[in-house]
Amino acid sequence: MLVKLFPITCEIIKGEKQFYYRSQQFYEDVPASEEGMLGDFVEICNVDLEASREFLKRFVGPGKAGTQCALDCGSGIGRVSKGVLLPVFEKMELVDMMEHFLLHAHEEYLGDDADRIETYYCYNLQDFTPPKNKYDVIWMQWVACHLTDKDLMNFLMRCKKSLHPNGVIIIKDNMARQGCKLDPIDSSISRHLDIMRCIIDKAGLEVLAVEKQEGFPDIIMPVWMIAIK
Ligand SMILES: C[S@@+](CC[C@H](N)C(=O)[O-])C[C@H]1O[C@@H](n2cnc3c(N)ncnc32)[C@H](O)[C@@H]1O
Repeated sequence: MLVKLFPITCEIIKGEKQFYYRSQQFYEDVPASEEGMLGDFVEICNVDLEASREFLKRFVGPGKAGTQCALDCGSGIGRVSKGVLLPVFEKMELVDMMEHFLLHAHEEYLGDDADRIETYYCYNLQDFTPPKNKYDVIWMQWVACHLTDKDLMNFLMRCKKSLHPNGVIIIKDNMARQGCKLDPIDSSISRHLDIMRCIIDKAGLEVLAVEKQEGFPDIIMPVWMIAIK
């Protein structure tokens, strides 16, 4: 009997190495700018950041997550760090696989706020183990889609160990209207919300809240925010 633990992406991706290689190649040519981070939909930037700030507020404060330190995963140039996280957290860390994005964040994009970035990790998330018991919030925006189901599940398990008590993980990503959808250009996979829930559950975590991003143009795939503890 053949039992596959992660049948959906197994079948769609057809070769993990190629999947990761293609996204590496794709981002090498992406400019270190807001346009680059948003795939030319730069007009959605403010609506996106505003909804994220509102969503984050629900999980931070007395009796909830603290405000000492956050981790921005797949941070790119630090667009989310700058617009959502740095106004709330004292210190931050960024992790992204592309060095030119992190350099731009540090040298230009984050301005004086760069002084509050403790560490920039130039790592693939699938190979990255965040430090233990360190973060109040771990933010993953438009990067869960670049991991296979198995790597995402394992990464979430490692994130769990790196959260403070009351800490939360927030995933914000494109969610397929049904099943899984592979974009072969940037090697990203959009999953239906139920598939995301299943991966989160397998990682031993619990969904605290989900919210759909409103105000994006109809041609963009639905984007959801998921808070996890
Ligand atoms: C669409 S951009 C989003 C950037 C940022 N989160 C934002 O919302 O502005 C995706 C980012 O994920 C990074 N990325 C893609 N795959 C990754 C991986 N396997 N490990 C680490 N970073 C990855 C890319 O380098 C890029 O900076």
